[in-house]
Amino acid sequence: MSTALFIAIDGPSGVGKSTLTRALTVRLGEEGYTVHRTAEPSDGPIGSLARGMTNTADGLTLACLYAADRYHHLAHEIAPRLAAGAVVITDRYVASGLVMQRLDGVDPTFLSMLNEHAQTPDVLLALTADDDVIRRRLTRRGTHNRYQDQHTSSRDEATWHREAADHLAAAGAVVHGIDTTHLTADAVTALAHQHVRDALTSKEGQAA
Ligand SMILES: Nc1ncnc2c1ncn2[C@@H]1O[C@H](COP(=O)(O)OP(=O)(O)O)[C@@H](O)[C@H]1O
Ligand SMILES: Cc1cn([C@H]2C[C@H](O)[C@@H](COP(=O)(O)OP(=O)(O)O)O2)c(=O)[nH]c1=O
Repeated sequence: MSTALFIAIDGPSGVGKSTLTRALTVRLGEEGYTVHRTAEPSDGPIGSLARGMTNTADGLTLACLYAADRYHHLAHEIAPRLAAGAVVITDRYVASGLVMQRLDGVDPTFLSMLNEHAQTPDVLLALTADDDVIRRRLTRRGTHNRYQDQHTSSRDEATWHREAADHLAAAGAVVHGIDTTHLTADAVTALAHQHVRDALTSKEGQAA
């Protein structure tokens, strides 16, 4: 089936974004949709650079690098797939750009401006979980970089993700907050899948 839909999955490190992105991709694929799974930082040259510098560069440098990666990712990977009628699911997108470098002290107005021209996703699945649950999940999985090690920043990260979700809702995204604290990964997938099916049905209705 070819119904273009742009889905962003965002939220704090360890909340379950990658797990959900993978599961949703499988489930929609089984239903016959053409699905493209991707993530930010992207696998492209700017994304690789940003990932490699996350532990060493200052916030302003990272904000610009991650925003540049986002625009490149959109132009070279996301937009062409949407134009071909695919469902595109990205693990992290603008919300991460508005939140993560704020943890490094970058002015949120500057971050909004940097991300202003990034296409708004049709659907944002904004994952949340209680702080202690996120810590446990990160410990079990293992951390990869300094943000995931900073226990003191996780409350700010959660609060700023809520603000970022409001920002994207105002820009036209359909936002679904999913509190994963007491949900298994399968239950999170089932909820997210229902939201995505609703969005696909609405798009298919508009196209008919
Ligand atoms: N709903 C859930 N309940 C319990 N554990 C989960 C849930 N979702 C993900 N996990 C586990 O938590 C850890 C972090 O999940 P991950 O998807 O890597 O998070 P993120 O991509 O948001 O950093 C992984 O070990 C994963 O298996
Ligand atoms: C997209 C994006 C990611 N990042 C960082 C946050 C993460 O620490 C890292 C991605 O690492 P990754 O291991 O993919 O994510 P997670 O923490 O969700 O498991 O990139 C930014 O700092 N700014 C951004 O705009």
